[in-house]
Amino acid sequence: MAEYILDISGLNKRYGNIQAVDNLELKVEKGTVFGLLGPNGSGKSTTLGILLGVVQKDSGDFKWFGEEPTASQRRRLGAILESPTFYPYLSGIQNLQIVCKIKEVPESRILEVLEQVGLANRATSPFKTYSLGMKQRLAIASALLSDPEILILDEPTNGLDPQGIAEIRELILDIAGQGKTIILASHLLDEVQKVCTHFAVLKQGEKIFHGTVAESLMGNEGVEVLADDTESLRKVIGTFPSFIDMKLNNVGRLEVQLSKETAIHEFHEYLIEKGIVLTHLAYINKSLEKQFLQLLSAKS
Ligand SMILES: Nc1ncnc2c1ncn2[C@@H]1O[C@H](COP(=O)(O)OP(=O)(O)OP(=O)(O)O)[C@@H](O)[C@H]1O
Repeated sequence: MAEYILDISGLNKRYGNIQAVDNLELKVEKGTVFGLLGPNGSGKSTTLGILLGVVQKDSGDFKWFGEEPTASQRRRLGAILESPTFYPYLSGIQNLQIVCKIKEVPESRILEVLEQVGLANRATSPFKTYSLGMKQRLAIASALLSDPEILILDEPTNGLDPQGIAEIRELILDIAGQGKTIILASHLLDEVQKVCTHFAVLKQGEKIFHGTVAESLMGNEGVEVLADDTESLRKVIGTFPSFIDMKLNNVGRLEVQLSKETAIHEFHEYLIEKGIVLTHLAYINKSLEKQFLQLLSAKS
């Protein structure tokens, strides 16, 4: 049976006339990378704030490790809610020494966590010389100092360039590989698609979807084709019996939607019979983006 590390029921938070969290029900399984996905203002940060005891809930309950929240339990959680403040002139090590004192964690952990986040070679450089990605990795190192069972991250790749995003993604997967549960809030579908195992979608504080990433990505969205003569290709595709729709994409290929039961080899054979030779044929993989946008518009 699944072991739930977090169980939220009927959680509510209102700011004036804004319902930031609306009767939220959510369970997170141990060992998963859980993405809390939603557009700006959908209540992700407020939810994480409540779960970490820094925002007061109006009503509802949540349990960490199957128990009512307590201060000692919170020590089992490592979190970065907003960019932590580090001292710019102090090195990575010196900054983490301060965190160790505050968290009452032995300093012997420092080199271990710096190694883990790939900052060991810059451990003695002043924080102000770090790139944005390195600063974020130091923040994650800081959250890992107490060796928490759960790591909670709010928009961990915000403001980073593609390389920085990829580094953080690798790091999250690496930490998850060590058996830790990770809960991350994000408005980036790609991020959730690439690192999360499970996700929930929030809209105006309300949960509108909850499921696994693998199931959401199952199947395909159609095929992408290319031939030397695009106009003839278009005409012939339009006569294929299970044709639904097609459009030219940004790289000049035709994206074709066929009815679900269509076998792609039949489609290909049909084109050959009609004298069309394809120079490219590929499945279009499902993305969370399309489904996310459909979910959001369906519930508006
Ligand atoms: N302290 C506050 N006072 C008043 N309104 C607030 C406060 N904090 C959040 N809100 C409002 O509550 C709603 C949810 O905000 P929240 O920051 O939780 O969303 P979010 O999904 O994390 O958004 P973002 O991705 O922009 O951080 C928003 O409408 C926001 O304006």
